[in-house]
Formats: sequence, C-alpha cells, structure tokens
Amino acid sequence: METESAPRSAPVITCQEAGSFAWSVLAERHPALVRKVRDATPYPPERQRALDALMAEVTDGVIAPLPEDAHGADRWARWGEGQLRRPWFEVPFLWSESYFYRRLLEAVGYFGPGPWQGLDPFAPFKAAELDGPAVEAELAALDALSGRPADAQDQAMLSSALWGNKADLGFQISSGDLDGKGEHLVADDGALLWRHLDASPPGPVYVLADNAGRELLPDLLLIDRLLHTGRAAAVVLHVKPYPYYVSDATTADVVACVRRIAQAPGRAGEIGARLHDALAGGCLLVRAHPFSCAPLPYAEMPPDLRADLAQATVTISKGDLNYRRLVGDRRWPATTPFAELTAHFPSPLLALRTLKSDVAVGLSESGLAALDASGEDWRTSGTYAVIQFRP
Ligand SMILES: O=P(O)(O)OC[C@@]1(O)O[C@H](CO)[C@@H](O)[C@@H]1O
Repeated sequence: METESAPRSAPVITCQEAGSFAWSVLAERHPALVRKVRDATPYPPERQRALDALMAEVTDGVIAPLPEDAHGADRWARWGEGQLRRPWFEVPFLWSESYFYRRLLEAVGYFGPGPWQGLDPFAPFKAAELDGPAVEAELAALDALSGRPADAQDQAMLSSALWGNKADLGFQISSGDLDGKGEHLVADDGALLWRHLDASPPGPVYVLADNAGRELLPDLLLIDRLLHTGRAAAVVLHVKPYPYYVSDATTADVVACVRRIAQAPGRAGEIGARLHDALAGGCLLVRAHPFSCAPLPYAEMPPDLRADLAQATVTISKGDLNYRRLVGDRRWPATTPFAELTAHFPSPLLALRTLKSDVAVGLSESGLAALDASGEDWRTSGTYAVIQFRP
C-alpha cells in the first residue's frame, strides 16, 4: 500500500512482451527505419555491414558497449551500468530505444573520423518535410491570425505547438498518419500557463525541443509570441547535440527552420526576421546538453543542467519522449497526478504532448473510463493529447 512517505513506483516498461507497443518499436519500427536510411543515403559496403551487424545484435545478441574511443563512450558506459551485455528486449524501453539511435550513428560513421562524419542520416526526411506544401499553407495562415484578438492568437500558437508534435517522423514510419483527424485534448491546463506567465516578472522561458520540421516551426512561432508579447525576457531552447529519434531537432534544424520562416511572405516572414534577430542578439539561446540524448529520466539529470533549468519562469516540454523522461517510463496508473511525478523538476513545468506510447498520467477517473470505453489505442495512436502544468 502507498504511504505518504513512500515514493510511488510502477513497473518499468521493457520490450519483452511480444505484440506490445514497446516490442513493436524494437522489432518492427527500427528495422523499417534502417531500410529507409539505406534507401535515402548510399552508404558504402562497410557502413551497410555495420548496420546489418547492429540489427542482428538487436534481434539475437546482447547489448555491446561502444568502442572505447567512440564519441561519448565514457558517458554511455556510465549510463549503461546494469544494461550493457543484456538482451536488447529485456532492458528498459527508454534505455534500449535511446541507445539504438546512438549505435545507428556509430554504424553510419556519423562521429567519424572519416568521410561520413557529420552526415545526418535523417536529414533527407527532415528536409523533405520542411520543403513540403503543408508548411507553406501553415505559414500563410499566420496572415489571417494577425487580425484576431490577442488571446485567440495565444491559444492558436499553443495549440499549433501541441499538435505539431504529431509530426514526428519515427511515428509516421509505423502509423503513416499525419492528417490530424479525430484529435482530442484529454487534459487542458493551457489557461494555467498564461496565468502563470502573466503573474510572473518576465524572465527566461525554457523549451525542451522535440522534433524538427513541422513541429519545430510552430514551436518557434510560439517562442516568438512569448518574446514579442514581453512574457519572456529570453527563451532558452534545448535541442539534441546529435541526430536522434529520427526527427529530433538539432541546432542545424533550428537554423533551417528559422530560414524557412524568414523566407515566407507576409507575417511569417516578419516573424522569421524577428527570430533571426533574437538568435543573433542572444534573446533566443540554443543549448545542446549531452543529457538531452541520455537514456534516462529527467529525475536523474546532472547538477549543471538542473541549475540551468532552475532559472526558468517555466519550462515547456515538447513531445512524447520528453514526457516519458519527465514522469518516468513506467506503467503508472493513468490517474497518478502529473504534479506528483514531476515534483523533481527544478522549475514550473508545462508538458505539450500527443500520446504516442504507453505512458499516461494525470487523467481524471471519468476521462480514463471514457478513453478505455472508446475501444481505440488511445495511448499510442497520436490522436489524443495533453497540456499539463505544474507550478
Ligand atoms: O518524442 P516524440 O517525437 O513525440 O515521439 C517519439 C516516439 O515516436 O518515439 C517513441 C517510439 O519510437 C514513442 O515514445 C513516441 O511515439
């Protein structure tokens, strides 16, 4: 039985159960991703052999450490204590999925030395998304928005940043769905964010970024709104230090998105110019901390990152993976309070997340009952979302 002093616990999610969502990621999504990476970039035979070896290891082998001289090998040896040399499907899902991306980069020679160093294996997918017609239409819609009342503009920016999270390329590999039909917000603390910001002296707002392209574009529009309305004195955007989870944003992706917005006509172009100036002037700061690609929950963040985030008026966390890392990738009862599981976080916190994995918390009893009665895969379909705030 839970007592007041005993911290909550719940089983950690692993990939062991055949047919489970986590199992499908390792058994199906990752092989499909490796095929796509090979189709998109003509890697030479030795790189392809390394990819084959990785896939064989995931299926039949045990988790091998990185070579001793590999980029971040020490860090990964530390993060891997208790997980290395075990079968891939037995270790925590959060850990195996994250390490898979690190090993994929090793296989394609991303960290070098050598001629393939620095080539983002996911860049072709990210670029195609940014060049697509949907982006043009989304940016053009900003012209009509500028005539709306200020609070409607706030809401629209928050909502776009939330639903932009559906635009995750890893998710599309298995679902093929990005049309936005049947979306439902099952927890909405959006008003609490605006109230919190309006009641606080303008300080730094932190954003834990998720995907590039069609998610990062609305994130940047929201960032501009926070800066332009004076609610944020500065914004600190935490991105990934290297390509990760297919479409996760790196500094290069931020620059590409700001360029794309600035090239658009009308209001979007104006916002793009402001974002360019905010970056150049130091009001919009980009950080790429190694822990952003760690296979661990945020409760275990290192002291330097904790001290950085503690300065935030509020931290806005984007996406499913960040959410799993915030609350812990466990089979929590879905009514477990969000505030309780995120009490470890060093600043007020807002999570914008579409549900794309088994973790769900902070739901009401009645909301949960309705979701369970829907007969849908509501935890993983990407059509349900939450906006959850913890002061
Ligand atoms: O963090 P994001 O981009 O919202 O989602 C990442 C994701 O696609 O990856 C995992 C499975 O691969 C799931 O947690 C989730 O569906």
